[in-house]
Amino acid sequence: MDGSGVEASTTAAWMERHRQMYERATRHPFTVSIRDGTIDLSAFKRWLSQDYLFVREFVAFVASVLLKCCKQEDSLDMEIILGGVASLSDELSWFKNEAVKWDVDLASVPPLKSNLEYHRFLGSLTEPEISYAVAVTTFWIIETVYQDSFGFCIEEGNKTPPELLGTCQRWGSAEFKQYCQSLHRIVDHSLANAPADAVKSAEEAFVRVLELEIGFWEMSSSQS
Ligand SMILES: Cc1ncc(CN)c(N)n1
Repeated sequence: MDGSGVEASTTAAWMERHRQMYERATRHPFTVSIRDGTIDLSAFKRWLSQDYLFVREFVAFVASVLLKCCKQEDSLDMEIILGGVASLSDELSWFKNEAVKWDVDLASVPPLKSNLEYHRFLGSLTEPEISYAVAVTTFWIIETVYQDSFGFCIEEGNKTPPELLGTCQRWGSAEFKQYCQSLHRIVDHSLANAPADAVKSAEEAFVRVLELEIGFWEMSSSQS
């Protein structure tokens, strides 16, 4: 409880408890170098091709979240999550267009180790025994890391190269922020009604996403 007798949300407590790791995921040298204009373009291209492969895996995960949502007694969140699934079609087209622009051949790129690790994690969460609370929490924090990371690249004082502004807008826009806030409300509501073991698993998934996102930026920076 805070001073006003209002119970603080579970996610707010996690953000506090795991602040350092959240900062490492959302202020990583890779995205900070986009913001300060020192980005190594070969690293950017690596990120682009690896993220395309990531998003292809992400589609199946988000579809599984939608399915779980539809099985809830009140499926009021359905339209927000359906919008998320639909937007991934646009996102894949965006990657293909960017790849042409940057002369990256998406067809010849194998997924790197950290990407494969992330795929395995997403795959494990599509299983039917994973609760909706855990799945939707994972979805929210994955989107939020990108929103916060790329949002920072277009905040005041940025020196982001003009050719990278489109990328930063994609996840840093006010619209994407609103979408993440909607997901956040869904998560808080879902966790408030979830049993303690599901809340614990959701926190573990939250931390795991932060680790995997840090690994993804590292991989993009250095090919590890
Ligand atoms: C690795 C990663 N994390 C998050 C996102 C945002 N959907 C993404 N495209 N790629």
